[in-house]
Amino acid sequence: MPTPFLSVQGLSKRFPGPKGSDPLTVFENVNLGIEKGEFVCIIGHSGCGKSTILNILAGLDEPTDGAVIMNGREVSGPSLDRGIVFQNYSLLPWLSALKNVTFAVQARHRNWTKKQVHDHSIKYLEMVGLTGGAELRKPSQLSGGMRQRVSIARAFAIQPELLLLDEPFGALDALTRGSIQDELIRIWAGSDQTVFMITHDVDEAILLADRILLMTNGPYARVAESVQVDIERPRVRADIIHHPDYYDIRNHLVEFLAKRSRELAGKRDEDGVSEPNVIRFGLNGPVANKSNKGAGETPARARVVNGAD
Ligand SMILES: Nc1ncnc2c1ncn2[C@@H]1O[C@H](COP(=O)(O)OP(=O)(O)OP(=O)(O)O)[C@@H](O)[C@H]1O
Repeated sequence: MPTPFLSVQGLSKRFPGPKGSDPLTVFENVNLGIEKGEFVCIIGHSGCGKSTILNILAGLDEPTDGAVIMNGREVSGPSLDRGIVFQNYSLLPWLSALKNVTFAVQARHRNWTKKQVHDHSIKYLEMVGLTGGAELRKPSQLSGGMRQRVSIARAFAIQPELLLLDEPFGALDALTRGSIQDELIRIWAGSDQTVFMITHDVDEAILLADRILLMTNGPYARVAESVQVDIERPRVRADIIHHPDYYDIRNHLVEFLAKRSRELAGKRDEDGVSEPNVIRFGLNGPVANKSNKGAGETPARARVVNGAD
């Protein structure tokens, strides 16, 4: 089988314990592949290691064991091929929104003229609806939603092959969140970029993702399942809930978070493979790729469980 665009191989992370106590094994032997252009979300309870995985993919942290291979090359250290958006914007506070973007674009395209850098940056700020003077304001003069738009514009403007999003909408109100989700999906759909996004919101994951990775609780967390979201695009927020698979997928995710993430915690895959079990939904309900695991564990159709995570 050809190697996927992004290949996570035998990834483990241990942190030293405080004052000589046992080290903390956050996750162990994580294996997964992501294809070029895929939009993948990862969900799991707080502390299972999602951000640690994202930081390793970004090259900002190193695994204790294993490797991340992107485009056939091992990831080591940060690169402009990987753009990152954090929940807390991470903008340079002394620069205007525009300059926050031009700064990154200039670093990416060192031989571009000032005009090229400016026009390219404005194009991406326009895409996220930040023009008409707002682009000249500093982060402290912008709302949270506007700051997050700048972060997204900056990340997309450097046209990274891989976009890493760590709960990018976590701090936003529902309305702003919805409009930025729509912008994100529009920009992604018009590119060949690959997205890896952490979220705690199952509805957001179903709206955005091609595939949702589910992590068990830590320590010794693992990516237990890969749930395929085969709902056709473009997906419209108001309509997607009427799709025949929507609540089956949603129930599966909620049930995992409420129950199985805990039950599976610290347990190896029954087959000893340590690769996520692939779950697909269709007219006949969920089908798992290995021994039909998971099929009998899914809640009844249209039963919605609220309040997980
Ligand atoms: N530098 C560090 N030193 C020691 N322990 C760490 C360090 N960074 C993270 N951890 C621990 O690793 C575990 C995983 O942390 P991580 O931030 O990756 O989890 P997460 O799934 O992203 O959580 P959340 O959803 O709350 O952001 C946690 O128990 C955390 O305390």
